[in-house]
Formats: sequence, structure tokens, C-alpha cells
Amino acid sequence: MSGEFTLGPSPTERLNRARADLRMGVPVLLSGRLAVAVETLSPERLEALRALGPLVLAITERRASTLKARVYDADVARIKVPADADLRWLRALADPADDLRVPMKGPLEALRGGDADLARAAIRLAKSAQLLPAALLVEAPDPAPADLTCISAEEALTASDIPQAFAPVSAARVPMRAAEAGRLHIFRPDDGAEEHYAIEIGQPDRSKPVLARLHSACFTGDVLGSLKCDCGPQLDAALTMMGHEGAGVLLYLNQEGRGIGLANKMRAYSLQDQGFDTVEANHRLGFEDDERDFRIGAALLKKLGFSKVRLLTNNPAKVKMLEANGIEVVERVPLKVGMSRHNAAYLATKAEKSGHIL
Ligand SMILES: Nc1nc2c(ncn2[C@@H]2O[C@H](COP(=O)(O)OP(=O)(O)OP(=O)(O)O)[C@@H](O)[C@H]2O)c(=O)[nH]1
Ligand SMILES: [Zn+2]
Repeated sequence: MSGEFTLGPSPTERLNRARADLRMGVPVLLSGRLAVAVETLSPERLEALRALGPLVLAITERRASTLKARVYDADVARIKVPADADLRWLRALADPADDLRVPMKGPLEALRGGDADLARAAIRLAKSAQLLPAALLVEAPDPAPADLTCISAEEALTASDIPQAFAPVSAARVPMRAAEAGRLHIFRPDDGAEEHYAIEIGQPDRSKPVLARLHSACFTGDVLGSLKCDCGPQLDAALTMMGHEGAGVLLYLNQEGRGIGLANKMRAYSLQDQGFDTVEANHRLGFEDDERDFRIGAALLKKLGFSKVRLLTNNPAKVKMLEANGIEVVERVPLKVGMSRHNAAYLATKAEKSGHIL
């Protein structure tokens, strides 16, 4: 790290501040323009932003195609905000909750030509803040308020190219029903994002393939015992198998809702109650099917000293990801538990659309 950052925040630290600002509804200075997340925007701030010039709404191509708006910038669309548009109009464009009840939002006019990277960067930031992927952009006043977090579009766009480094924070013995010889390790990423956990069972031999599971957080399944997915039974079954073998490692990755966060996952569930499947619901919200960063699992396994695994999963993408990131998967061990009448359609969609092996 160069000397100029030793006192002030580094680009990574400013990015993390920007995420916090967007969650609070505070604008961020993004390459000289102001960007704010629609989800957390207050009516007062909207009026203050409107006074600065024409407003542009950045949404993803997924959301734009649901809204039947023209997309000229591949993965994003820049919608001109009409002078009389209020917060309700903006929220309705960002949030699909009422799409079926109020289908016509348009006509929507999209900007064409010019640079879309700013819109792309604002969306990337909103997603990493686990907000709806919709942001408002406007010219910044000159001079811009000095206390706003300042980042460049390039910094926001390239942040995910740099793999996170993880520091082991603490570890202690946790005897579990499934396995008495349990140890929980906490890892903290250097970019201020979520911590992730590793549960080590027994004392796995690092020179041999370890029975491993990469489990993505599912509050509803893991904690509430929700029947809408198979996560809770998968978690129990994985720990039980490791307990029987006397050795294993389960990574508990805090990537709730395939990386969109619990609030957005509940929005997706609400759309599923309106008849959309799990993939369609993500798309209508403006997300991809799966927004998880699959490199984290490989990084943590390496950090723990593992290079070969017998991976408990039905998801071939996880096998590919580990192999691409330097972990040898000597065997895929299926994990088929927890099917119920509530999740039969969900599991069928995952097999059809996401390549899971049923
Ligand atoms: N966005 C969204 N996320 C969901 C939904 N149902 C479950 N999840 C999340 O999906 C993640 C689990 O992903 P799965 O696809 O079940 O499993 P996987 O981890 O990819 O594959 P396996 O290793 O076979 O379990 C968890 O983070 C859950 O919170 C849903 O309907 N929408
Ligand atoms: Zn689940």
C-alpha cells in the first residue's frame, strides 16, 4: 500500500464507506457526480438532488427488461427521470412488489450514447450494500460538499477483481449435537464486508482430501426451519456426516439469499408468492440468478491449509469454482435431504435453470 494512504482511507476503505453511506441514504461522490440508492432515498434528499440538475435513474438490464424499458448499455439502463416524478415513481421502478398490480410504469425514456460506467458503478455499489440495484445520479454541485465519500467509477467497478484477503480473527471449541469435537473459526475480510465462518470437525489430516461443505447462509432455512428450501436439513446432514467420519470442514459463508441479502430474499419470496420461480424473482428485482462470490470458499479452505476436498454439494458450479481457484475436488458427495411439498418446485427450478443435480 502506498504511503499516501497511511493516514487517510485507502480506495478499499472508501468503497466500504460508500456502501455504508448508501445504506443510510447519503449520497456518494462518484467520479464527480452524486449517486444515491433509491431504496434509502428520503423525500427531502430527492428535492435537494433535483435542484442540482436532471436526474438519471440507473437500473440493471434485468429490471429494465421487466419494465419493458430500452437497454442501450448492455447490462444497465439509464432512465431519464421526468421533472414531475416523485419518490413513489422512483420506488416503483426500483421495487417490483407492485408490478402486477400497477403494470404500466412508462413510457420510460432511456439515455443512449455516452458513458454508462457511472451507472454501472452505482449499481455495483448498491448491490454490494445489499440494497435494490437502482441508483439515482445527478451532477454534483461545485464545489462538492467536502464530507461526502469520494470514489471513482473505476474503483467501484474493479473492486471485485481483487480477491478479498481474510484474516483469522478468533477460534474456539464448540461441541455440537452432530459432532462434539467442533471448532469455530471466524475470518474477517480486509474490505470491511461480511465475516465468514469455518467449522472444523475433529483434526482433519491436511495431506488427505477432507470432507467439506460450502454452506451459504440461509436464515430462513438454517434458523427457522423453513420448508421453502433444503438448507436447514443440508446443514444438519453435513455436520452429522462429518461427526460420523470424525473429521471435516464446513464453511458457513454469509452470502444470504445467494448474495442478495435477507431483505432482498424476502422481496424475492414475496414475488414467488405471486407465482414467479426463484430465478425469475431474482431477475425481476434486478439481480442475476446467483450473486455469490464463489472465490471466498476457495480462499478460506487454503487459509485453513486444505488443498483437496470431497465436496458435499448438488451444485456443479461449486465444484468448477473450487477447481478454478486451486482446490482439487477429488469427489462430489451428493447431499439430498429435506425435500418437501413446499420446496419441490424450488428444487425442480434449480435443477432446470441452475444446473443442480436432483
Ligand atoms: N435469492 C434467493 N436465494 C435463495 C432462495 N432460496 C434459497 N436461497 C439462498 O440460496 C442459498 C443456498 O443455495 P442453494 O442453491 O440451495 O445451494 P447451493 O449452495 O448452491 O448448492 P448445494 O451445495 O447443492 O446446496 C442460500 O444463501 C439461501 O439463502 C430464493 O428463493 N431466492
Ligand atoms: Zn435456504
